[in-house]
Amino acid sequence: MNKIKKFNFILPTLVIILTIASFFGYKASKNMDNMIPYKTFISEVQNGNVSDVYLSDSERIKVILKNKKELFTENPRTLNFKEYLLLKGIKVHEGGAVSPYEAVPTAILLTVIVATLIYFISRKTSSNSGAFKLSTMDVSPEKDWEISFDSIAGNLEAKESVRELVDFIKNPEKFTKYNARMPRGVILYGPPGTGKTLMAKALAGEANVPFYAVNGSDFVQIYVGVGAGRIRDLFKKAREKGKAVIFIDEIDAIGKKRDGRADGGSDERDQTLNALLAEMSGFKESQGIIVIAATNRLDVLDEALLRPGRFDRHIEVGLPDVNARHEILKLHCKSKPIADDVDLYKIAQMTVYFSGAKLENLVNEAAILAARENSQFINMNHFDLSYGIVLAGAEKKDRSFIKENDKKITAYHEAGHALISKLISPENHVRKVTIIPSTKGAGGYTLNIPPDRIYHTKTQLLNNIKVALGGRAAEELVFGKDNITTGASGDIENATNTLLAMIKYYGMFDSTGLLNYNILDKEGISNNAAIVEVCNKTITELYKEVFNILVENKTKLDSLANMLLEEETIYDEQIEKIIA
Ligand SMILES: Nc1ncnc2c1ncn2[C@@H]1O[C@H](COP(=O)(O)OP(=O)(O)OP(=O)(O)O)[C@@H](O)[C@H]1O
Ligand SMILES: [Zn+2]
Repeated sequence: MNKIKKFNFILPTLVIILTIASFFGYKASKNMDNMIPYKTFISEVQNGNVSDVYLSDSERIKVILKNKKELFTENPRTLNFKEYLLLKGIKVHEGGAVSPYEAVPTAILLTVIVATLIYFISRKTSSNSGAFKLSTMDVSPEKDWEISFDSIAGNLEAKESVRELVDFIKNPEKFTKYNARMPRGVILYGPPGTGKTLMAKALAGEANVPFYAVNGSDFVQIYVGVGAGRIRDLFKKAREKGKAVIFIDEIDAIGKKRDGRADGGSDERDQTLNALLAEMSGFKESQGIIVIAATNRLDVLDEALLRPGRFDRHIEVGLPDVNARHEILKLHCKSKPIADDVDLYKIAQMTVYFSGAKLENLVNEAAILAARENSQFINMNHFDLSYGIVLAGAEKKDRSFIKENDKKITAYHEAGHALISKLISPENHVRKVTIIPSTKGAGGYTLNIPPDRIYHTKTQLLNNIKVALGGRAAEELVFGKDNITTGASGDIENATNTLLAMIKYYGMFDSTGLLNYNILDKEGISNNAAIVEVCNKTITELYKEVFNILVENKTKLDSLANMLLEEETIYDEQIEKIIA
Protein backbone atom coordinates (compact mmCIF):
# COMPACT_ATOMS: atom_id res chain seq x y z
CA MET A 1 0.00 0.00 0.00
CA ASN A 2 1.24 3.46 -0.89
CA LYS A 3 0.97 5.59 2.16
CA ILE A 4 3.21 8.54 1.52
CA LYS A 5 2.08 11.38 3.65
CA LYS A 6 3.68 14.30 1.95
CA PHE A 7 2.66 16.75 4.54
CA ASN A 8 3.95 14.74 7.44
CA PHE A 9 7.24 14.68 5.66
CA ILE A 10 7.40 18.43 4.94
CA LEU A 11 6.78 19.53 8.49
CA PRO A 12 9.71 17.78 10.18
CA THR A 13 12.01 18.78 7.34
CA LEU A 14 11.08 22.42 7.77
CA VAL A 15 11.66 22.16 11.49
CA ILE A 16 15.09 20.66 10.99
CA ILE A 17 16.18 23.18 8.37
CA LEU A 18 14.98 26.13 10.39
CA THR A 19 16.60 24.79 13.54
CA ILE A 20 19.95 24.35 11.88
CA ALA A 21 19.72 27.72 10.19
CA SER A 22 18.82 29.58 13.32
CA PHE A 23 21.41 27.67 15.30
CA PHE A 24 24.18 28.79 13.00
CA GLY A 25 22.73 32.25 12.78
CA TYR A 26 22.70 32.42 16.52
CA LYS A 27 26.22 31.19 16.78
CA ALA A 28 27.43 33.59 14.14
CA SER A 29 25.81 36.58 15.74
CA LYS A 30 27.25 35.59 19.06
CA ASN A 31 30.68 35.22 17.54
CA MET A 32 30.47 38.65 15.95
CA ASP A 33 29.84 40.39 19.25
CA ASN A 34 32.90 38.87 20.88
CA MET A 35 35.35 38.93 17.97
CA ILE A 36 38.80 40.22 18.74
CA PRO A 37 41.60 40.74 16.19
CA TYR A 38 44.24 38.02 16.09
CA LYS A 39 46.84 40.54 17.18
CA THR A 40 44.90 41.41 20.31
CA PHE A 41 44.56 37.68 21.00
CA ILE A 42 48.33 37.20 20.77
CA SER A 43 48.97 40.05 23.18
CA GLU A 44 46.42 38.55 25.59
CA VAL A 45 48.32 35.26 25.35
CA GLN A 46 51.60 36.99 25.99
CA ASN A 47 50.14 38.83 28.96
CA GLY A 48 49.06 35.46 30.40
CA ASN A 49 45.34 36.36 30.35
CA VAL A 50 44.15 33.33 28.36
CA SER A 51 43.05 30.14 30.10
CA ASP A 52 41.45 27.95 27.36
CA VAL A 53 41.47 27.78 23.57
CA TYR A 54 39.10 25.62 21.52
CA LEU A 55 40.71 24.53 18.27
CA SER A 56 38.60 23.63 15.28
CA ASP A 57 38.46 23.64 11.53
CA SER A 58 36.13 26.58 11.39
CA GLU A 59 37.04 30.17 10.55
CA ARG A 60 36.95 31.28 14.17
CA ILE A 61 38.21 29.75 17.34
CA LYS A 62 36.90 30.22 20.82
CA VAL A 63 39.01 31.69 23.56
CA ILE A 64 38.30 31.78 27.28
CA LEU A 65 40.12 34.40 29.35
CA LYS A 66 41.17 33.85 32.95
CA ASN A 67 38.39 36.24 33.99
CA LYS A 68 35.95 33.71 32.33
CA LYS A 69 35.19 36.05 29.45
CA GLU A 70 34.41 34.26 26.21
CA LEU A 71 35.95 35.62 22.99
CA PHE A 72 36.47 34.58 19.39
CA THR A 73 39.33 35.25 17.07
CA GLU A 74 40.51 34.31 13.58
CA ASN A 75 41.78 30.78 13.19
CA PRO A 76 45.43 31.15 12.16
CA ARG A 77 45.67 27.53 11.02
CA THR A 78 49.39 27.43 11.56
CA LEU A 79 51.16 24.19 12.24
CA ASN A 80 52.76 25.03 15.56
CA PHE A 81 49.81 26.92 16.93
CA LYS A 82 48.82 24.25 19.40
CA GLU A 83 52.38 23.77 20.67
CA TYR A 84 52.76 27.52 21.02
CA LEU A 85 49.65 27.71 23.16
CA LEU A 86 50.60 24.70 25.25
CA LEU A 87 54.02 26.19 25.97
CA LYS A 88 52.26 29.29 27.24
CA GLY A 89 50.40 27.11 29.75
CA ILE A 90 47.02 27.39 28.02
CA LYS A 91 44.52 24.53 28.02
CA VAL A 92 43.84 23.51 24.43
CA HIS A 93 40.66 21.68 23.45
CA GLU A 94 40.18 20.17 20.05
CA GLY A 95 37.09 19.34 18.02
CA GLY A 96 34.63 22.21 17.94
CA ALA A 97 34.37 25.87 18.76
CA VAL A 98 31.51 25.36 21.12
CA SER A 99 31.69 22.95 24.00
CA PRO A 100 29.09 20.19 23.78
CA TYR A 101 27.65 21.24 27.10
CA GLU A 102 26.61 24.44 25.48
CA ALA A 103 25.67 23.19 22.05
CA VAL A 104 23.21 20.51 23.04
CA PRO A 105 20.89 22.60 25.19
CA THR A 106 21.01 25.42 22.68
CA ALA A 107 20.03 23.12 19.85
CA ILE A 108 17.24 21.52 21.87
CA LEU A 109 15.92 24.88 22.96
CA LEU A 110 15.90 26.17 19.41
CA THR A 111 14.22 23.05 18.08
CA VAL A 112 11.48 23.38 20.65
CA ILE A 113 10.95 27.08 19.89
CA VAL A 114 10.83 26.56 16.14
CA ALA A 115 8.56 23.52 16.38
CA THR A 116 6.16 25.37 18.68
CA LEU A 117 6.10 28.35 16.34
CA ILE A 118 5.33 26.17 13.33
CA TYR A 119 2.66 24.35 15.26
CA PHE A 120 0.91 27.57 16.18
CA ILE A 121 1.20 29.01 12.71
CA SER A 122 -0.30 25.85 11.26
CA ARG A 123 -3.14 25.87 13.79
CA LYS A 124 -4.00 29.40 12.70
CA THR A 125 -3.92 28.53 9.04
CA SER A 126 -6.12 25.51 9.53
CA SER A 127 -9.04 27.56 10.76
CA ASN A 128 -8.73 29.49 7.54
CA SER A 129 -9.82 26.71 5.28
CA GLY A 130 -8.52 26.50 1.78
CA ALA A 131 -5.74 29.03 2.39
CA PHE A 132 -3.29 26.19 2.45
CA LYS A 133 -4.00 23.61 -0.13
CA LEU A 134 -2.23 20.35 0.27
CA SER A 135 -4.69 18.00 -1.22
CA THR A 136 -2.31 15.95 -3.24
CA MET A 137 -1.69 12.48 -2.02
CA ASP A 138 0.25 9.77 -3.68
CA VAL A 139 -2.35 7.27 -4.64
CA SER A 140 -1.11 5.34 -7.54
CA PRO A 141 -2.96 2.19 -8.36
CA GLU A 142 -1.50 -1.09 -7.33
CA LYS A 143 -1.79 -3.94 -9.72
CA ASP A 144 -1.33 -7.13 -7.86
CA TRP A 145 -2.20 -9.72 -10.43
CA GLU A 146 -0.72 -12.29 -8.12
CA ILE A 147 -3.57 -11.88 -5.68
CA SER A 148 -6.71 -13.74 -6.60
CA PHE A 149 -9.35 -15.57 -4.64
CA ASP A 150 -6.93 -18.46 -4.46
CA SER A 151 -4.80 -16.35 -2.13
CA ILE A 152 -7.57 -16.48 0.44
CA ALA A 153 -8.22 -19.65 2.38
CA GLY A 154 -11.27 -20.27 4.51
CA ASN A 155 -13.87 -17.52 4.88
CA LEU A 156 -15.99 -19.18 2.24
CA GLU A 157 -19.13 -17.14 2.76
CA ALA A 158 -17.37 -13.78 2.63
CA LYS A 159 -15.39 -14.94 -0.37
CA GLU A 160 -18.55 -15.88 -2.22
CA SER A 161 -20.16 -12.50 -1.48
CA VAL A 162 -17.11 -10.69 -2.77
CA ARG A 163 -16.83 -12.95 -5.78
CA GLU A 164 -20.31 -11.86 -6.88
CA LEU A 165 -18.98 -8.34 -7.25
CA VAL A 166 -16.52 -9.34 -9.96
CA ASP A 167 -19.37 -9.47 -12.43
CA PHE A 168 -20.57 -5.98 -11.48
CA ILE A 169 -17.18 -4.59 -12.38
CA LYS A 170 -16.59 -6.67 -15.46
CA ASN A 171 -20.02 -6.59 -17.07
CA PRO A 172 -22.00 -3.68 -15.67
CA GLU A 173 -24.06 -3.59 -18.90
CA LYS A 174 -25.53 -6.92 -17.99
CA PHE A 175 -27.17 -5.36 -14.94
CA THR A 176 -28.07 -1.97 -16.39
CA LYS A 177 -30.11 -3.78 -19.01
CA TYR A 178 -32.44 -4.85 -16.21
CA ASN A 179 -32.21 -1.46 -14.56
CA ALA A 180 -30.81 -3.19 -11.49
CA ARG A 181 -29.19 -1.04 -8.85
CA MET A 182 -25.64 -2.20 -8.47
CA PRO A 183 -23.67 -1.93 -5.26
CA ARG A 184 -21.33 1.05 -5.14
CA GLY A 185 -19.98 0.48 -1.71
CA VAL A 186 -19.26 -2.63 0.32
CA ILE A 187 -18.18 -2.79 3.92
CA LEU A 188 -16.06 -5.67 5.08
CA TYR A 189 -16.17 -5.94 8.84
CA GLY A 190 -14.46 -8.23 11.31
CA PRO A 191 -11.48 -8.59 13.64
CA PRO A 192 -8.02 -7.40 12.57
CA GLY A 193 -5.94 -9.62 10.33
CA THR A 194 -8.78 -11.68 8.96
CA GLY A 195 -8.01 -10.84 5.34
CA LYS A 196 -10.22 -7.85 4.56
CA THR A 197 -7.49 -6.10 2.61
CA LEU A 198 -6.70 -9.37 0.92
CA MET A 199 -10.35 -9.74 -0.21
CA ALA A 200 -10.41 -6.26 -1.71
CA LYS A 201 -7.14 -6.89 -3.53
CA ALA A 202 -8.38 -10.22 -4.79
CA LEU A 203 -11.50 -8.55 -6.15
CA ALA A 204 -9.39 -6.06 -8.11
CA GLY A 205 -7.11 -8.85 -9.24
CA GLU A 206 -9.92 -11.09 -10.46
CA ALA A 207 -11.75 -8.24 -12.18
CA ASN A 208 -8.46 -7.10 -13.66
CA VAL A 209 -8.84 -3.45 -12.66
CA PRO A 210 -6.56 -1.02 -10.77
CA PHE A 211 -6.64 -1.09 -6.99
CA TYR A 212 -6.50 2.20 -5.07
CA ALA A 213 -5.92 1.93 -1.35
CA VAL A 214 -6.07 4.60 1.31
CA ASN A 215 -6.36 4.49 5.07
CA GLY A 216 -9.06 6.38 6.95
CA SER A 217 -6.58 7.45 9.59
CA ASP A 218 -4.57 9.29 6.94
CA PHE A 219 -7.38 11.79 6.76
CA VAL A 220 -7.48 12.86 10.36
CA GLN A 221 -5.47 15.66 11.93
CA ILE A 222 -4.76 17.51 8.76
CA TYR A 223 -5.87 20.91 7.58
CA VAL A 224 -9.57 21.45 7.22
CA GLY A 225 -10.56 20.83 3.65
CA VAL A 226 -7.50 18.78 2.84
CA GLY A 227 -9.10 15.45 3.62
CA ALA A 228 -12.05 16.31 1.42
CA GLY A 229 -9.65 17.36 -1.33
CA ARG A 230 -7.82 14.08 -1.07
CA ILE A 231 -11.05 12.15 -1.39
CA ARG A 232 -11.97 14.09 -4.54
CA ASP A 233 -8.49 13.51 -5.97
CA LEU A 234 -8.69 9.83 -5.24
CA PHE A 235 -12.01 9.43 -7.02
CA LYS A 236 -10.86 11.60 -9.91
CA LYS A 237 -7.84 9.40 -10.44
CA ALA A 238 -9.95 6.25 -10.25
CA ARG A 239 -12.53 7.63 -12.69
CA GLU A 240 -9.82 8.49 -15.18
CA LYS A 241 -8.90 4.84 -15.26
CA GLY A 242 -12.46 3.81 -15.88
CA LYS A 243 -13.06 0.74 -13.77
CA ALA A 244 -11.42 0.40 -10.40
CA VAL A 245 -11.58 -0.92 -6.87
CA ILE A 246 -11.10 1.77 -4.25
CA PHE A 247 -10.21 0.43 -0.84
CA ILE A 248 -10.60 2.52 2.31
CA ASP A 249 -9.13 0.76 5.31
CA GLU A 250 -10.20 1.85 8.82
CA ILE A 251 -13.21 3.74 7.51
CA ASP A 252 -14.27 4.39 11.12
CA ALA A 253 -11.58 7.07 11.35
CA ILE A 254 -13.69 9.28 9.08
CA GLY A 255 -17.07 7.63 9.31
CA LYS A 256 -17.82 7.32 13.02
CA LYS A 257 -21.26 8.24 14.27
CA ARG A 258 -21.56 12.00 14.56
CA ASP A 259 -22.90 12.22 18.09
CA GLY A 260 -20.68 13.00 21.09
CA ARG A 261 -18.81 15.92 19.64
CA ALA A 262 -16.51 16.14 22.62
CA ASP A 263 -13.46 16.05 20.42
CA GLY A 264 -14.24 19.50 19.04
CA GLY A 265 -12.14 18.96 15.95
CA SER A 266 -14.66 16.90 14.07
CA ASP A 267 -15.24 19.56 11.42
CA GLU A 268 -12.48 18.11 9.35
CA ARG A 269 -13.87 14.60 9.66
CA ASP A 270 -17.34 15.74 8.68
CA GLN A 271 -16.03 17.47 5.57
CA THR A 272 -14.09 14.39 4.59
CA LEU A 273 -17.10 12.17 5.17
CA ASN A 274 -19.36 14.49 3.19
CA ALA A 275 -16.90 14.54 0.32
CA LEU A 276 -16.84 10.75 0.34
CA LEU A 277 -20.64 10.52 0.30
CA ALA A 278 -20.86 13.09 -2.48
CA GLU A 279 -18.26 11.27 -4.58
CA MET A 280 -20.01 7.98 -4.07
CA SER A 281 -23.31 9.28 -5.35
CA GLY A 282 -21.37 11.05 -8.09
CA PHE A 283 -20.19 8.20 -10.23
CA LYS A 284 -22.41 6.25 -12.52
CA GLU A 285 -23.29 2.79 -11.35
CA SER A 286 -22.69 1.45 -14.80
CA GLN A 287 -19.12 2.55 -14.66
CA GLY A 288 -17.67 -0.37 -12.77
CA ILE A 289 -16.13 1.40 -9.80
CA ILE A 290 -16.59 -0.29 -6.44
CA VAL A 291 -15.61 1.23 -3.14
CA ILE A 292 -14.69 -1.26 -0.46
CA ALA A 293 -14.31 -0.09 3.09
CA ALA A 294 -12.98 -2.09 6.01
CA THR A 295 -13.63 -1.71 9.70
CA ASN A 296 -13.33 -3.76 12.84
CA ARG A 297 -16.73 -2.59 14.01
CA LEU A 298 -19.82 -1.99 11.96
CA ASP A 299 -21.86 -0.58 14.83
CA VAL A 300 -19.76 2.57 15.26
CA LEU A 301 -20.30 3.80 11.71
CA ASP A 302 -22.46 6.78 10.84
CA GLU A 303 -25.84 5.73 9.41
CA ALA A 304 -25.32 8.12 6.52
CA LEU A 305 -22.61 5.77 5.28
CA LEU A 306 -24.80 2.69 5.41
CA ARG A 307 -27.78 4.02 3.47
CA PRO A 308 -28.85 2.44 0.18
CA GLY A 309 -26.70 3.64 -2.66
CA ARG A 310 -23.72 4.02 -0.39
CA PHE A 311 -22.14 1.24 1.62
CA ASP A 312 -25.24 -0.88 1.56
CA ARG A 313 -23.58 -4.29 1.42
CA HIS A 314 -22.07 -5.53 4.62
CA ILE A 315 -19.95 -8.61 4.58
CA GLU A 316 -18.64 -10.15 7.76
CA VAL A 317 -15.12 -11.50 7.66
CA GLY A 318 -14.69 -13.62 10.75
CA LEU A 319 -11.95 -15.50 12.53
CA PRO A 320 -11.23 -18.88 10.95
CA ASP A 321 -12.38 -22.14 12.52
CA VAL A 322 -10.15 -25.18 12.72
CA ASN A 323 -10.71 -26.28 9.12
CA ALA A 324 -10.21 -22.80 7.76
CA ARG A 325 -7.06 -22.47 9.84
CA HIS A 326 -5.81 -25.70 8.34
CA GLU A 327 -6.43 -24.31 4.85
CA ILE A 328 -4.69 -21.02 5.66
CA LEU A 329 -1.68 -22.86 7.09
CA LYS A 330 -1.50 -25.06 4.01
CA LEU A 331 -1.61 -22.01 1.78
CA HIS A 332 1.20 -20.23 3.56
CA CYS A 333 3.33 -23.38 3.72
CA LYS A 334 2.90 -24.16 0.05
CA SER A 335 6.08 -22.48 -1.14
CA LYS A 336 8.16 -23.46 1.88
CA PRO A 337 10.25 -26.56 2.59
CA ILE A 338 8.16 -28.28 5.23
CA ALA A 339 9.43 -31.40 6.99
CA ASP A 340 7.36 -34.59 6.98
CA ASP A 341 6.87 -34.52 10.74
CA VAL A 342 4.86 -31.30 10.51
CA ASP A 343 1.18 -31.92 11.17
CA LEU A 344 -0.62 -28.80 9.97
CA TYR A 345 -3.97 -30.04 11.24
CA LYS A 346 -2.54 -30.37 14.71
CA ILE A 347 -1.20 -26.83 14.46
CA ALA A 348 -4.64 -25.69 13.33
CA GLN A 349 -6.10 -27.28 16.47
CA MET A 350 -3.55 -25.50 18.66
CA THR A 351 -4.31 -22.09 17.20
CA VAL A 352 -7.89 -21.38 18.29
CA TYR A 353 -8.85 -17.72 17.80
CA PHE A 354 -5.81 -17.02 15.62
CA SER A 355 -6.50 -14.71 12.70
CA GLY A 356 -5.16 -15.38 9.22
CA ALA A 357 -2.51 -12.73 9.74
CA LYS A 358 -1.40 -14.42 12.93
CA LEU A 359 -1.19 -17.81 11.25
CA GLU A 360 0.90 -16.27 8.50
CA ASN A 361 3.12 -14.81 11.20
CA LEU A 362 3.43 -18.23 12.86
CA VAL A 363 4.59 -19.86 9.63
CA ASN A 364 7.00 -17.03 8.98
CA GLU A 365 8.58 -17.23 12.44
CA ALA A 366 9.04 -20.97 12.00
CA ALA A 367 10.73 -20.36 8.65
CA ILE A 368 13.06 -17.80 10.21
CA LEU A 369 14.02 -20.24 12.97
CA ALA A 370 14.78 -22.94 10.41
CA ALA A 371 16.84 -20.52 8.34
CA ARG A 372 18.89 -19.46 11.37
CA GLU A 373 19.77 -23.09 12.02
CA ASN A 374 20.51 -23.69 8.37
CA SER A 375 18.10 -26.56 8.66
CA GLN A 376 17.06 -28.19 5.42
CA PHE A 377 13.39 -28.21 6.33
CA ILE A 378 11.05 -26.37 8.64
CA ASN A 379 10.14 -29.01 11.22
CA MET A 380 7.60 -29.41 14.00
CA ASN A 381 10.09 -28.18 16.56
CA HIS A 382 10.38 -24.88 14.69
CA PHE A 383 6.62 -24.58 14.72
CA ASP A 384 6.45 -25.29 18.44
CA LEU A 385 9.00 -22.58 19.15
CA SER A 386 7.36 -20.07 16.85
CA TYR A 387 4.00 -20.79 18.49
CA GLY A 388 5.54 -19.63 21.76
CA ILE A 389 6.96 -16.53 20.09
CA VAL A 390 3.68 -15.55 18.48
CA LEU A 391 1.71 -16.14 21.67
CA ALA A 392 4.18 -14.18 23.77
CA GLY A 393 3.94 -11.28 21.39
CA ALA A 394 0.18 -11.25 21.56
CA GLU A 395 -1.68 -8.65 23.53
CA LYS A 396 -3.25 -9.67 26.80
CA LYS A 397 -6.79 -9.11 25.66
CA ASP A 398 -6.11 -11.28 22.69
CA ARG A 399 -8.39 -14.25 22.52
CA SER A 400 -5.72 -16.77 21.67
CA PHE A 401 -4.91 -16.76 25.35
CA ILE A 402 -8.30 -18.18 26.06
CA LYS A 403 -8.01 -21.21 28.26
CA GLU A 404 -9.15 -24.64 27.31
CA ASN A 405 -11.76 -24.36 30.05
CA ASP A 406 -13.26 -21.20 28.58
CA LYS A 407 -13.55 -22.98 25.30
CA LYS A 408 -15.45 -25.76 27.02
CA ILE A 409 -17.81 -23.33 28.71
CA THR A 410 -18.53 -21.63 25.38
CA ALA A 411 -19.13 -24.99 23.73
CA TYR A 412 -21.72 -26.03 26.32
CA HIS A 413 -23.32 -22.60 26.33
CA GLU A 414 -23.80 -22.58 22.55
CA ALA A 415 -24.83 -26.25 22.52
CA GLY A 416 -27.49 -25.33 25.09
CA HIS A 417 -28.99 -22.68 22.82
CA ALA A 418 -28.93 -24.95 19.79
CA LEU A 419 -30.39 -27.98 21.55
CA ILE A 420 -33.27 -26.06 23.14
CA SER A 421 -34.06 -24.47 19.82
CA LYS A 422 -34.14 -27.81 18.02
CA LEU A 423 -36.20 -29.51 20.75
CA ILE A 424 -38.88 -26.91 21.42
CA SER A 425 -39.31 -25.35 17.99
CA PRO A 426 -38.08 -27.80 15.38
CA GLU A 427 -39.55 -25.58 12.65
CA ASN A 428 -36.72 -23.17 13.35
CA HIS A 429 -33.73 -24.09 11.32
CA VAL A 430 -30.39 -23.88 13.14
CA ARG A 431 -28.00 -23.33 10.28
CA LYS A 432 -24.77 -23.33 12.22
CA VAL A 433 -23.35 -23.21 15.71
CA THR A 434 -19.87 -21.94 16.43
CA ILE A 435 -17.59 -21.23 19.35
CA ILE A 436 -15.48 -18.82 17.29
CA PRO A 437 -16.27 -15.31 18.50
CA SER A 438 -17.79 -12.92 16.02
CA THR A 439 -18.21 -9.17 16.23
CA LYS A 440 -21.56 -9.83 17.81
CA GLY A 441 -20.33 -11.76 20.82
CA ALA A 442 -18.56 -14.75 22.24
CA GLY A 443 -19.79 -17.72 20.23
CA GLY A 444 -23.01 -17.93 18.40
CA TYR A 445 -25.71 -19.92 16.75
CA THR A 446 -27.32 -18.89 13.52
CA LEU A 447 -31.00 -19.33 13.58
CA ASN A 448 -33.11 -19.09 10.49
CA ILE A 449 -36.56 -18.30 11.72
CA PRO A 450 -39.12 -19.01 9.00
CA PRO A 451 -39.40 -15.65 7.25
CA ASP A 452 -43.04 -15.81 6.24
CA ARG A 453 -44.43 -14.71 9.57
CA ILE A 454 -46.22 -11.46 10.05
CA TYR A 455 -47.25 -12.05 13.63
CA HIS A 456 -45.53 -13.74 16.48
CA THR A 457 -47.63 -15.87 18.78
CA LYS A 458 -47.26 -15.90 22.53
CA THR A 459 -45.84 -19.42 22.31
CA GLN A 460 -43.24 -18.37 19.79
CA LEU A 461 -42.14 -15.42 21.89
CA LEU A 462 -41.89 -17.61 24.98
CA ASN A 463 -39.92 -20.12 22.93
CA ASN A 464 -37.48 -17.40 21.89
CA ILE A 465 -36.97 -16.60 25.55
CA LYS A 466 -36.39 -20.28 26.33
CA VAL A 467 -33.78 -20.55 23.59
CA ALA A 468 -32.05 -17.49 25.03
CA LEU A 469 -32.02 -19.14 28.47
CA GLY A 470 -30.58 -22.39 27.09
CA GLY A 471 -27.00 -21.09 27.25
CA ARG A 472 -27.02 -20.26 30.95
CA ALA A 473 -28.99 -23.42 31.83
CA ALA A 474 -26.37 -25.59 30.11
CA GLU A 475 -23.61 -23.81 32.01
CA GLU A 476 -25.33 -24.41 35.31
CA LEU A 477 -26.13 -28.04 34.56
CA VAL A 478 -22.59 -28.94 33.54
CA PHE A 479 -20.37 -26.71 35.68
CA GLY A 480 -22.57 -26.11 38.71
CA LYS A 481 -24.53 -23.16 40.09
CA ASP A 482 -21.42 -21.42 41.41
CA ASN A 483 -19.61 -21.57 38.09
CA ILE A 484 -22.10 -19.80 35.87
CA THR A 485 -20.46 -17.04 33.85
CA THR A 486 -20.98 -13.53 32.51
CA GLY A 487 -21.38 -15.03 29.05
CA ALA A 488 -25.16 -14.96 29.30
CA SER A 489 -25.53 -11.18 29.62
CA GLY A 490 -26.65 -10.69 26.03
CA ASP A 491 -29.15 -13.54 26.35
CA ILE A 492 -30.61 -12.09 29.53
CA GLU A 493 -30.94 -8.73 27.82
CA ASN A 494 -32.82 -10.27 24.91
CA ALA A 495 -35.08 -12.30 27.16
CA THR A 496 -35.93 -9.27 29.28
CA ASN A 497 -36.69 -7.16 26.23
CA THR A 498 -39.02 -9.76 24.78
CA LEU A 499 -40.79 -10.33 28.06
CA LEU A 500 -41.27 -6.62 28.74
CA ALA A 501 -42.70 -6.06 25.29
CA MET A 502 -45.13 -8.92 25.87
CA ILE A 503 -46.36 -7.23 29.03
CA LYS A 504 -46.16 -3.55 28.13
CA TYR A 505 -47.35 -3.51 24.52
CA TYR A 506 -48.92 -6.82 23.63
CA GLY A 507 -51.07 -7.45 26.71
CA MET A 508 -50.10 -11.12 26.80
CA PHE A 509 -50.27 -11.77 30.53
CA ASP A 510 -53.43 -11.99 32.59
CA SER A 511 -52.10 -10.36 35.71
CA THR A 512 -50.83 -7.28 33.92
CA GLY A 513 -53.82 -7.04 31.65
CA LEU A 514 -54.56 -5.61 28.24
CA LEU A 515 -52.92 -2.28 28.82
CA ASN A 516 -50.26 -0.22 27.13
CA TYR A 517 -47.85 0.55 29.90
CA ASN A 518 -46.15 3.37 28.02
CA ILE A 519 -49.33 5.37 28.19
CA LEU A 520 -49.79 4.56 31.85
CA ASP A 521 -46.22 5.69 32.41
CA LYS A 522 -46.89 9.06 30.83
CA GLU A 523 -49.87 9.51 33.12
CA GLY A 524 -47.66 8.60 36.05
CA ILE A 525 -49.87 5.67 37.08
CA SER A 526 -48.00 2.57 36.01
CA ASN A 527 -47.40 -0.17 38.50
CA ASN A 528 -43.77 -1.04 37.99
CA ALA A 529 -43.57 -3.44 40.91
CA ALA A 530 -46.29 -5.58 39.34
CA ILE A 531 -44.43 -5.70 36.01
CA VAL A 532 -41.19 -6.75 37.66
CA GLU A 533 -43.01 -9.43 39.60
CA VAL A 534 -44.63 -10.94 36.51
CA CYS A 535 -41.31 -10.78 34.64
CA ASN A 536 -39.40 -12.46 37.40
CA LYS A 537 -42.01 -15.18 37.98
CA THR A 538 -42.30 -15.97 34.28
CA ILE A 539 -38.59 -16.09 33.60
CA THR A 540 -37.96 -18.29 36.62
CA GLU A 541 -40.57 -20.79 35.41
CA LEU A 542 -39.20 -20.75 31.89
CA TYR A 543 -35.67 -21.29 33.15
CA LYS A 544 -36.73 -24.32 35.23
CA GLU A 545 -38.44 -25.76 32.20
CA VAL A 546 -35.37 -25.26 30.03
CA PHE A 547 -33.10 -26.70 32.69
CA ASN A 548 -35.25 -29.85 32.91
CA ILE A 549 -35.24 -30.30 29.13
CA LEU A 550 -31.45 -30.21 29.23
CA VAL A 551 -31.31 -32.70 32.11
CA GLU A 552 -33.44 -35.11 30.11
CA ASN A 553 -31.29 -34.64 27.03
CA LYS A 554 -27.89 -34.50 28.68
CA THR A 555 -26.29 -37.02 26.32
CA LYS A 556 -27.31 -34.97 23.29
CA LEU A 557 -25.96 -31.85 24.96
CA ASP A 558 -22.65 -33.61 25.60
CA SER A 559 -22.41 -34.83 22.02
CA LEU A 560 -23.11 -31.37 20.63
CA ALA A 561 -20.59 -29.72 22.95
CA ASN A 562 -17.92 -32.29 22.19
CA MET A 563 -18.41 -31.94 18.49
CA LEU A 564 -18.13 -28.16 18.89
CA LEU A 565 -14.90 -28.55 20.84
CA GLU A 566 -13.52 -30.72 18.08
CA GLU A 567 -14.74 -28.84 15.02
CA GLU A 568 -15.42 -25.37 16.44
CA THR A 569 -18.15 -24.78 13.86
CA ILE A 570 -20.86 -27.32 13.13
CA TYR A 571 -23.60 -27.16 10.52
CA ASP A 572 -27.24 -28.19 10.25
CA GLU A 573 -26.65 -31.75 9.04
CA GLN A 574 -24.30 -32.55 11.90
CA ILE A 575 -26.75 -31.04 14.35
CA GLU A 576 -29.66 -33.02 12.91
CA LYS A 577 -27.70 -36.25 13.24
CA ILE A 578 -27.08 -35.72 16.93
CA ILE A 579 -30.66 -34.68 17.68
CA ALA A 580 -32.19 -37.59 15.79
N1 LIG B 1 -8.18 -16.08 4.93
C1 LIG B 1 -6.86 -15.89 4.74
N2 LIG B 1 -6.20 -16.70 3.89
C2 LIG B 1 -4.88 -16.53 3.69
N3 LIG B 1 -4.13 -15.60 4.28
C3 LIG B 1 -4.73 -14.76 5.14
C4 LIG B 1 -6.13 -14.87 5.40
N4 LIG B 1 -6.46 -13.91 6.28
C5 LIG B 1 -5.33 -13.22 6.55
N5 LIG B 1 -4.28 -13.72 5.87
C6 LIG B 1 -2.89 -13.25 5.94
O1 LIG B 1 -2.84 -12.13 6.80
C7 LIG B 1 -2.37 -10.99 6.13
C8 LIG B 1 -3.08 -9.75 6.62
O2 LIG B 1 -4.41 -9.79 6.23
P1 LIG B 1 -5.19 -8.45 5.87
O3 LIG B 1 -4.29 -7.28 5.92
O4 LIG B 1 -5.93 -8.68 4.62
O5 LIG B 1 -6.17 -8.40 7.10
P2 LIG B 1 -7.22 -7.26 7.45
O6 LIG B 1 -8.46 -7.96 7.85
O7 LIG B 1 -7.28 -6.27 6.36
O8 LIG B 1 -6.56 -6.67 8.75
P3 LIG B 1 -6.73 -5.23 9.38
O9 LIG B 1 -8.12 -5.17 9.93
O10 LIG B 1 -5.69 -5.28 10.46
O11 LIG B 1 -6.45 -4.26 8.29
C9 LIG B 1 -2.57 -11.28 4.67
O12 LIG B 1 -1.66 -10.61 3.88
C10 LIG B 1 -2.39 -12.78 4.61
O13 LIG B 1 -1.02 -13.11 4.54
ZN1 LIG C 1 -25.78 -17.18 24.78
